[in-house]
Amino acid sequence: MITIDGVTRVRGRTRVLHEVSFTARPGRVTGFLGPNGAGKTTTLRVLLGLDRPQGGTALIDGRRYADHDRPLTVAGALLDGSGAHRSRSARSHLRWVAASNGLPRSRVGEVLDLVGLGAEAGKRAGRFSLGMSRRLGLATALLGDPPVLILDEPVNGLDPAGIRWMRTFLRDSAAAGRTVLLSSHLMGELAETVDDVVIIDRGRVVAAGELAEVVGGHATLEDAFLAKTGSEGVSW
Ligand SMILES: Nc1ncnc2c1ncn2[C@@H]1O[C@H](COP(=O)(O)OP(=O)(O)OP(=O)(O)O)[C@@H](O)[C@H]1O
Repeated sequence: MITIDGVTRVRGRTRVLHEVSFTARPGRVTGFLGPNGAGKTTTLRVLLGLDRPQGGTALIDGRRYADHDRPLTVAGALLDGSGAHRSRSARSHLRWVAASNGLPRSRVGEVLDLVGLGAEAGKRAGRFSLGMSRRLGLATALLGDPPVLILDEPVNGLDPAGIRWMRTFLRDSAAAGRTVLLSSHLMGELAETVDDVVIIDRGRVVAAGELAEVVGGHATLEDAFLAKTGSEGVSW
């Protein structure tokens, strides 16, 4: 369970998050949606302890991420890139992360299979396509078998097959009971994947709830967003 309560983040003179509050629940995929620059990445960075808020709390299972004894077993995150050094193979990267977090080496083969990279385990990360890099990042996030997954723009840049694979993976993760929180500026792509939606615009949450509730009487999620924010011509 993810609980974000009144998070405010100021950068220089700009308030980039204004008392952001929402929850993401187990067994559900929650889409954190909004245009470029709305504050999605900043919120996820606060949640992972990479950015310090000026106010409010962002908790995973009741504690800040960094306050958990073994964070990788509580939440797995996929932010920019796979995190692997270009010259390392997928397998050696995962072994290194496992060893440095006290996780069993046997888990490396399991996560490679889970993301469909078993046959590419010996290949250097620098030679991976974007889709493969994304899968390696996911494999890393899954090493600790965490009940919570936090993903920043997981489908951005993927081809249709990659998007379909990611969609199925995220749905299966929620069906297995995980809490899945993902950000995206691609509302159309996500409408088929998410159960719950949180829409953020210029640092403020403008809508939150079950997908059907947020779409309401509008034809699409994007129409609902435009109606709620009154913005036209936003850069998606
Ligand atoms: N390192 C930084 N220094 C100063 N301002 C920043 C920094 N990173 C982000 N911002 C500003 O904070 C605001 C929120 O940015 P953020 O990256 O969280 O948005 P986002 O919703 O993730 O956007 P995108 O979809 O483009 O990734 C933006 O106005 C951005 O310009």
